[in-house]
Amino acid sequence: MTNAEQPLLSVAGVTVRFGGLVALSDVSLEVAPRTVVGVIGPNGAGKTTLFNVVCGFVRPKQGTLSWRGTTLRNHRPDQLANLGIARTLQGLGLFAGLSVLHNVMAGADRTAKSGLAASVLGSRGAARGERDLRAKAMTALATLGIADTAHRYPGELPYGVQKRAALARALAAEPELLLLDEPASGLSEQDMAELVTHLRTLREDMAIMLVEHHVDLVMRVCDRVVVLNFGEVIAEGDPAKVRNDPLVTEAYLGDPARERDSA
Ligand SMILES: Nc1ncnc2c1ncn2[C@@H]1O[C@H](COP(=O)(O)OP(=O)(O)OP(=O)(O)O)[C@@H](O)[C@H]1O
Repeated sequence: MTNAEQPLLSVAGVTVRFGGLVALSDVSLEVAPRTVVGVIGPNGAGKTTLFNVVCGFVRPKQGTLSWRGTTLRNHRPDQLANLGIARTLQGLGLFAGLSVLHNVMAGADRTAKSGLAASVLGSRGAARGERDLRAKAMTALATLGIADTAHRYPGELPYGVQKRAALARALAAEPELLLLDEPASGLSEQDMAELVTHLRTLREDMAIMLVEHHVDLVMRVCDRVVVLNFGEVIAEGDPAKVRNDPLVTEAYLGDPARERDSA
């Protein structure tokens, strides 16, 4: 296998138990560079648990995670940025008292000389670090079409724009892998259509793994789709293959998420 083909992220045989409940059972998946992988499944299927395992919030009982071929042992969420992984969570997590620009700058400091480093470097180094951060943050905002909100405060903006600011904050770290937990939740149809366009653009520069209730969005943007049901992978492949899989149809029958999706 050449380096170009090596997956960035590998999840192999991951099992998670909460007491007697098996939330994930022998789950494996890979995310290759510049591909979008979607994880779907009915309510309680294990999507959030899988996301939390990848982020380091939940430790698997069995199985391994690898990043660029190296096993991750007991990694923590605060180590993701240094690996080149950024994430957005279900909540927005924006600081209400900071402008959108400063919120996004807070996400960019993996790559810039800021904070403690800046104070060690002295004021010229700090100024340069600050300029770098600001430039990265403005680039991320412009990529998502919201550069004009840089000096506004999150609370002044519609939910869809706040959600984009949260995504910009993850992008400002210039990740190789972007992890998105329910990026479409709470978005209008218009916002969702724009999200599809943005994800397709981002895919030119990074890999994306997203966990999402909106099956339609996943089918539109993902190269590969992994379907969980009761903690097990019941289908995997490109969207056309997964869409026509009878096991997937069966798993979704009567699931409220499906009805929300098609509403
Ligand atoms: N911390 C926990 N303690 C106990 N059980 C948990 C915990 N977290 C999740 N579970 C259980 O594990 C199973 C998988 O939950 P998970 O939240 O990962 O599913 P999901 O696919 O994200 O669901 P939803 O679509 O409803 O968000 C569910 O049965 C859930 O009740």
